[in-house]
Amino acid sequence: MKELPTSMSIEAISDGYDDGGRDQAGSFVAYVTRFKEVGSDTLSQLIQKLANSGCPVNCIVYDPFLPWAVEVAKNFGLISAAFFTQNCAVDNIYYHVHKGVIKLPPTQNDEEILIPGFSSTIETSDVPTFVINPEAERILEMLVNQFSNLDKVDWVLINSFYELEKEVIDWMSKIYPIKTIGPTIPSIYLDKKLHDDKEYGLSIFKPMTNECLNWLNHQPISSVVYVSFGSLAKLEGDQMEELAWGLKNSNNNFLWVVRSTEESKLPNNFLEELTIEKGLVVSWCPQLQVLEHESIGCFLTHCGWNSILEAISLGVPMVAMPQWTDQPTNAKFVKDVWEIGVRAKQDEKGIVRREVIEECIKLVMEEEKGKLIRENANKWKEMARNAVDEGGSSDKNIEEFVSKLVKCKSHKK
Ligand SMILES: O=c1ccn([C@@H]2O[C@H](COP(=O)(O)OP(=O)(O)O[C@H]3O[C@H](CO)[C@@H](O)[C@H](O)[C@H]3O)[C@@H](O)[C@H]2O)c(=O)[nH]1
Repeated sequence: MKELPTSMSIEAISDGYDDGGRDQAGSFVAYVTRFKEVGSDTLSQLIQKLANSGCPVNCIVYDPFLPWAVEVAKNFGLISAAFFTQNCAVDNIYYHVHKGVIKLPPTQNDEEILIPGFSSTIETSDVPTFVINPEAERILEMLVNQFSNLDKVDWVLINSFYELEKEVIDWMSKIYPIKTIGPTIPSIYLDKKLHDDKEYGLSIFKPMTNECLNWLNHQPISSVVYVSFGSLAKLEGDQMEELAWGLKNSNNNFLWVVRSTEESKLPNNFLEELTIEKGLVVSWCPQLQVLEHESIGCFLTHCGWNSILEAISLGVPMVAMPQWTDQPTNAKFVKDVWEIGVRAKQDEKGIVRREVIEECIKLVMEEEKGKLIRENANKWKEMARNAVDEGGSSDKNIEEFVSKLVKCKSHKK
């Protein structure tokens, strides 16, 4: 195999608020409008600069939150590819909001909605929260606008894999040139073809790697509950308290990521009374290394899409505790479609109680049903690996994408 470059160059474009930051915009609409204007200009300048430097661009892969990037690509005659970082099921729901097929907001009376692309109805509590919550109008607008000019793109890349979402991918592929290319996690955790590809190469917070791995090395096989709510979710104080006691009462050892901004919500004396044998609370961890560790028995997760793909790739069963955005939909698939986890249900006040958390953890870690979930998790792990391995569905899609770029490059010469 030809040696691949071990690094890539990064260049910046401007959102129009380089000096004062986004807060200067005053409103979300003002921010998005200026970003479109200045972003398009600065991206065009960058393309020009790279062309002059002898290293011309031939394709723009863009986040569909910035749909104007397609126009820039078209102006320069470049290939454009929208890269969706959420799964196809979630994208399909936003597509149908965009098309007006899902009427907003679905009311309590519409307990179940039938969405084209899904074989069965989906409960309103399973659709992304921005679709349900009328106060999130602006965010929903941005999510729905991902489709505003998607008919102009050459490719739609999705961080998922065909086998995982066959039905909805087949359905959406009739509308858009969809290529699933995931899971986009470092090779060493999947097909192991690229030995240097061990990490994403960036981390939002500093991971407490030694503390975590040393602690995990002292735990029995499949005995630890790993708990994380990703980089954004903020739990209510009550929820944090219920989670803390649920974990403690489950009698399983746990590794819990509590970001420093969340730490003050832990119950009084929780950290002081926690013995190191029982649990470790850290502000951030090397999640892939943790999920890969043989001591991990299950992952209590907020169901962010990256966390789910990582858990699938490493065969870790889940307790789903979705908070907002796409997470309820992801949780629905984890429990009912892929059958690789259970869902900890909220009560009427929106809180998951300690008894529920304890029960879910015990179910996955100790009960007969947990064994089945574990078997399914291993099955999906295999499928994820096959998808990115040579000749697998994602591998073929990437090959096809790259071969078109190469063709386009030789054409231009
Ligand atoms: O201690 C930790 C905790 C997390 N991670 C990593 O952080 C990422 C977290 O990503 P994700 O699980 O997707 O959660 P969020 O950071 O919350 O992601 C946001 O973006 C996702 C993709 O659009 C959505 O699916 C989520 O709902 C949304 O909250 C993953 O790669 C983890 O490996 C660590 O490295 N260390």
